[in-house]
Amino acid sequence: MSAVVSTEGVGFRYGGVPVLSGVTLGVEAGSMLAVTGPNGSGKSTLLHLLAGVESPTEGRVRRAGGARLSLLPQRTSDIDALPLTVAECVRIGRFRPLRRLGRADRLAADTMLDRLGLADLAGRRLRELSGGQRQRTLLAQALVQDAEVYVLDEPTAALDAASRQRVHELLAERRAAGAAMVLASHDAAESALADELLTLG
Ligand SMILES: Nc1ncnc2c1ncn2[C@@H]1O[C@H](COP(=O)(O)OP(=O)(O)OP(=O)(O)O)[C@@H](O)[C@H]1O
Repeated sequence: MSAVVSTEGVGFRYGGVPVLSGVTLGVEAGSMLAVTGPNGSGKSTLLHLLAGVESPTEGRVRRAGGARLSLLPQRTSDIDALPLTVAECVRIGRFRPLRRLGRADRLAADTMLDRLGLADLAGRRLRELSGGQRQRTLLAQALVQDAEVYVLDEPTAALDAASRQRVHELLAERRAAGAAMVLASHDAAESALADELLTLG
């Protein structure tokens, strides 16, 4: 089977400073790659390259034609300044250009709120959430998207054990439905869920 997302000899520099070099990987439909490594080893940078947020300074990143990608970034403090509720933030995951949200989109968003234990917080503003509630909201926005590839940067870092379990169940369902997954993680138990491990640094 061919990879949904892959890199070939990828390198990246911030200014002149090398952060990544010679990274070659491929993730097939229904499989998961865990990216590990110490702080500053380039995990977030690699995920940004896969998502097209940054372009490599060497090598190439490829995505299968038409494959939609959903990204959960790690640094998202800017979003707190927006006057959004939890429910609105999750529905944004279903937005498509020039198309209104339909019944199926609302249902998907409501189901995701429920699955991540957010239903009671649906009307709350983002800035009024705890760290774990906020993380679950952003995860819900990422996982409610209809994508072939999910790129998740430390998805459960701020979560308690029960929430982490719920997220892992959702990831397993997306994989079983054929999605490719890449996740950055510091947690050995979480990385063990993956088919492949890439250790940076
Ligand atoms: N915008 C930037 N400008 C310059 N250097 C940066 C920038 N963003 C990250 N870096 C540097 O690039 C390196 C890799 O950072 P990155 O965030 O990818 O690491 P990480 O493995 O995800 O770390 P963590 O485990 O702390 O999340 C670090 O040395 C960091 O200081």
